[in-house]
Amino acid sequence: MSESKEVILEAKHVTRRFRTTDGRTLLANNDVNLKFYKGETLGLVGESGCGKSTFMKFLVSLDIPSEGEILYRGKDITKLKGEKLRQNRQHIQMVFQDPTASFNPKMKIRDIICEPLLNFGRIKKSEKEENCRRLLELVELPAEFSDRYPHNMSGGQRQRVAIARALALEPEVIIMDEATSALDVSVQKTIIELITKLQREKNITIGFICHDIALIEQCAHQIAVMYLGNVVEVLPGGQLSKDAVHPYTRALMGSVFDINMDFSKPIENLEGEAPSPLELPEGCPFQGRCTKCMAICKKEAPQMVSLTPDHQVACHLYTKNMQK
Ligand SMILES: Nc1ncnc2c1ncn2[C@@H]1O[C@H](COP(=O)(O)OP(=O)(O)OP(=O)(O)O)[C@@H](O)[C@H]1O
Repeated sequence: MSESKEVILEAKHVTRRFRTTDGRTLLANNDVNLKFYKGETLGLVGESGCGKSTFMKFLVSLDIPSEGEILYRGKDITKLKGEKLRQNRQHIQMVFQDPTASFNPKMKIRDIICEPLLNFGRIKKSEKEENCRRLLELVELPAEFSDRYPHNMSGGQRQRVAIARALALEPEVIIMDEATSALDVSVQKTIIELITKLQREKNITIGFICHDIALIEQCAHQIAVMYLGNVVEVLPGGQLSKDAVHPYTRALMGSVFDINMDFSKPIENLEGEAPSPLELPEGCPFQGRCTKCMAICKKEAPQMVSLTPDHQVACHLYTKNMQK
């Protein structure tokens, strides 16, 4: 039950507007409210451009929202500056989709992995080798890799190095932005298994961004579905096909699941592309693609309502407005 779990990180009313070169406003995140629990994975899923990366950047202090708060252990990290901001980075680390882009190709793996430890004065230069070996072992890579360069490794091995580097500071939270998307399905599976194992051992909280709802279902305790900058449904992972109710979540599932479906609830079709976040319609953001669209959906944006303590949905099919 959510009430007994410890909230580590919380987004409260987070909105992000971008000003375009022609002076218009793009609403990339609209009043996002999410809770990350200790030792659990929150999977954030949605189509390309829905605002997932925009949101996750707030959690690792790479950007600040136009409005709203990001609370880490109750403190608003969007207000941190200077040394306090730097110190906070130790607690929330990130693994990107393409580690090659974030690794210096001229650095050996030992230097890449130990850089955060040296930057925060946690180890001496002379302790690099033993720490690198320890962290390589953690991500199930041979100790000899310490002497290699990133280009002498496979994509999956590089992603393990990125995880080792993220783990080096023993963070409480790791944000993984499409961290397995560039990998083959079989490698993807081994990386997910590794993350799950490390999470169990170290009680880490994970934010897992992905456009693949089937993959998220395998590893997330909690799933948040985002559409055009709005979180439209939050529900427990693992029983998605049975529990999901938002027409968008059902449509996303319909596009990837072909087995184990609960056919008692019809799957909607997801046709066309999401409209531009520059031309958001009044009312529900999903109205233009929703097979269940009603008159009210074109007038009023649905509020988030709780179906159970762990399951919230923003859809007029489930709000009191239906009775109007
Ligand atoms: N710095 C920026 N300036 C202007 N618009 C931006 C900026 N960053 C993101 N956007 C816009 O905000 C919207 C959300 O982008 P975001 O990258 O968060 O989506 P995403 O869900 O992570 O997509 P993808 O899965 O393709 O990475 C998009 O329309 C994008 O073009």
